[in-house]
Amino acid sequence: MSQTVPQPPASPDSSSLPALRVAVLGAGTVGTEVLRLIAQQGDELAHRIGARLEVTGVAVRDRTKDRGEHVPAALLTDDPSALVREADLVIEVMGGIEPARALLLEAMEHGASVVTANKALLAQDGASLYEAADVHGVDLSFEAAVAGAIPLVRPVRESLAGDRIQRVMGIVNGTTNYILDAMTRTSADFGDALASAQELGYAEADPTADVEGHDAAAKASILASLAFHSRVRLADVHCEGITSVSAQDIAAAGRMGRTIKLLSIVERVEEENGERISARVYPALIPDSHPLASVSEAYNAVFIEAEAAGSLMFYGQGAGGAPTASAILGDVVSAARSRVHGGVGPRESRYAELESIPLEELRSAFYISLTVQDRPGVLAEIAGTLSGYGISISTIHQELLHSREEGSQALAHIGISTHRALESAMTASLDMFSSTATVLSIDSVLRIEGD
Ligand SMILES: NC(=O)C1=CN([C@@H]2O[C@H](COP(=O)(O)OP(=O)(O)OC[C@H]3O[C@@H](n4cnc5c(N)ncnc54)[C@H](O)[C@@H]3O)[C@@H](O)[C@H]2O)C=CC1
Ligand SMILES: N[C@@H](CC=O)C(=O)O
Ligand code: NA
Repeated sequence: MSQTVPQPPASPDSSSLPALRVAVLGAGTVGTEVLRLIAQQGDELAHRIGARLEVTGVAVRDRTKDRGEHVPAALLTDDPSALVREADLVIEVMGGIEPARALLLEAMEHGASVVTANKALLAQDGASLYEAADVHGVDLSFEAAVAGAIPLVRPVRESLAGDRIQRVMGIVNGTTNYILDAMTRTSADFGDALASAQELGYAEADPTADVEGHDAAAKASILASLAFHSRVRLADVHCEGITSVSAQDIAAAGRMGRTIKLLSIVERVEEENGERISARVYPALIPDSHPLASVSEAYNAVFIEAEAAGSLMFYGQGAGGAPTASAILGDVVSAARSRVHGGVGPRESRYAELESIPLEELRSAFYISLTVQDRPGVLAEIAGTLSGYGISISTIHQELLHSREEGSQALAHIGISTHRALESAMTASLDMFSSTATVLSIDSVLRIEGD
């Protein structure tokens, strides 16, 4: 018996709708997916917007390279400047600071709204982009710049604009989460895991930005600026990456019932004379039972605490071509609707201008690991140094590395977790350890979060 397979209804023809000229800058991992979605969903998008998205050109470096069926060679150009001057909407997915910045400014000057995924540029010079959008009355949207497909920029910028956000904490870099997850679950080598994240299209063109935490710091600066209605500069974000996280750290975390994740944290710090804000990125040990501990591969997850809303949780694909293109298309539809129906999206809100608190004034719980001489009194000496700076120990794990033999001293490895202490106190203790013969090396210093 033959069965009729139900077919999706054909999208209504949109050819009678007016056209909006769309310029696409860059046709790499994200750009090709943006073009695929526009090609495959063109009619539906047109009806949602009330106008067709007509791609007038795609700026690339190499016009001879084949980029698949959705990037027709006829649209490729190596003159991005001419392209943006004639556009209603510009989608910037080329990355980097220049020429992206100059092209976006030129586009806005000529009346185009812009959609960008470029967190590095927004964190470095969001001010001039916001200013240009304001002066020229166009939209500047960047949902894809933070946590890929996850709607996060819009909730912070718009849905929570009536609330008071206290804290945003989460995993906002897919590449490093992919690497740490592979190192934790399959004992993968750092370099192999990074190569595979690059192959999957998660990493930045220069993956140093991912592994050194700069990408997560750029996202933290964007989130903090939006959440606290201030301009939080990239330089205000304390940034540590994952390059020094070792297999030993991951094993030690496991013994303690914890997982290492690269966290971005932005929060208000209430003080006697008012409040300041803290923005920081570092790898931290979180309890295995914490919801962020089970975020795997290139997924991202973010918690927001707001005064009236309480706790909110956002989860999804934080990197990759199609997920990022989804966020871009959301912005494109929104900016295109503004064109069709009039009006512009939200402007920059930075009336608060809150100051940033230096890291050394914050309090954190720590995990430190040291290679020490194995002799009586060493533990007491280390505990004494820590307590001298007001740091109290929560757990100690000691392991003999090798026993005393002819011509060599006995060495032990000590892993210490502490209660919350001032960052400056930990820095002073570590300086003290560096200057004693008892401690041969400081192997790791990681924060403990999420308890
Ligand atoms: N790949 C991802 O998962 C995500 C990427 N992003 C951001 O999206 C942007 C693009 O990322 P990808 O597509 O992954 O990068 P990609 O390196 O795969 O693609 C960039 C494209 O832009 C072109 N390009 C670069 N400079 C150019 C220039 N001066 N003139 C003409 N073309 C130029 C390159 O040739 C390449 O085709 C970046 O800002 C990145 O930070 C944001 C979220 C996720
Ligand atoms: N390189 C970034 C891409 C998305 O923003 C990441 O790994 O998260
Ligand atoms: Na997003």
